[in-house]
Amino acid sequence: MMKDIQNQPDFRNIPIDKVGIKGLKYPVVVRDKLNGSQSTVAEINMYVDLPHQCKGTHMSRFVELLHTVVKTLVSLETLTSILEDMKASLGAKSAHIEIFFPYFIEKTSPCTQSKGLMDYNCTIIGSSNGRKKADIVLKVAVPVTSVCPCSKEISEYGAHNQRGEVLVAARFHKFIWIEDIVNLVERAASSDIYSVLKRADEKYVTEKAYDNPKFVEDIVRDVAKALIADSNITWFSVSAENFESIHNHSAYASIEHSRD
Ligand SMILES: Nc1nc2c(ncn2[C@@H]2O[C@H](COP(=O)(O)OP(=O)(O)OP(=O)(O)O)[C@@H](O)[C@H]2O)c(=O)[nH]1
Repeated sequence: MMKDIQNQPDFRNIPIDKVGIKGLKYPVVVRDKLNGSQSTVAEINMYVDLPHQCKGTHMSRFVELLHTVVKTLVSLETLTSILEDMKASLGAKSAHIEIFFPYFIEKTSPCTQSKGLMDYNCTIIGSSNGRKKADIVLKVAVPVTSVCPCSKEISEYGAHNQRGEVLVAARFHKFIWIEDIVNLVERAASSDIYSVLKRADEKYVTEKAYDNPKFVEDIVRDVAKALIADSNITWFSVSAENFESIHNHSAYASIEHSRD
């Protein structure tokens, strides 16, 4: 009979906050506003707490549980139930799941209507400690173009411009579409970016960005204004990082806002 080491007692009297599996790659299905659902590949972390008297958690059970829900994993209902199942199956008080995945949106270029897929790095973080309903946070990283207002104002010609990344994290009443967060952020930048741009498109986005200079402060304020206007959002943080083309460092700004 094989000894169950994980089930042995521990006498150091030190509980563990999070123990489990990290970096498990698994195919997942996420909700897609246009097509209903989208299959992608996620990297998943799953943790529970471990009481001081237990030697080890039962790691095989995390993947067993995941495997039973992977087809419908990324929905509020499924996330809530897997967190509950993790606590029940592993005798834990708290459970955490982090799902990192690229989400693809088909974009049409502004002049020639050329189509291509843009990828957006998303994260869903779920945690439950039994006191209240599961806490779910959606994070979306949106790459954008920014043109510097100061550089444009003081230069005889041109203005330094660069790619930037806007990161929005949000809590909500009802699940929010990734597409809506992306659109809202892209409207706040000097210009959004595309995978396919023909010359006519390139001219358009170059001139559009130049006509719409934005500091990192402008971007985070415009995104925050739009998120505050959405009553479904109960909490958010937004940060903008411009990978400055004239410095070897970034410009950065962030805002956190809670409705209650
Ligand atoms: N707790 C713990 N488990 C580990 C560690 N390293 C490997 N393992 C896992 O231990 C697992 C096997 O233990 P359990 O999950 O309890 O397997 P089991 O006892 O056959 O299954 P159950 O009857 O469900 O407990 C393997 O999947 C290993 O990946 C570690 O550092 N800590």
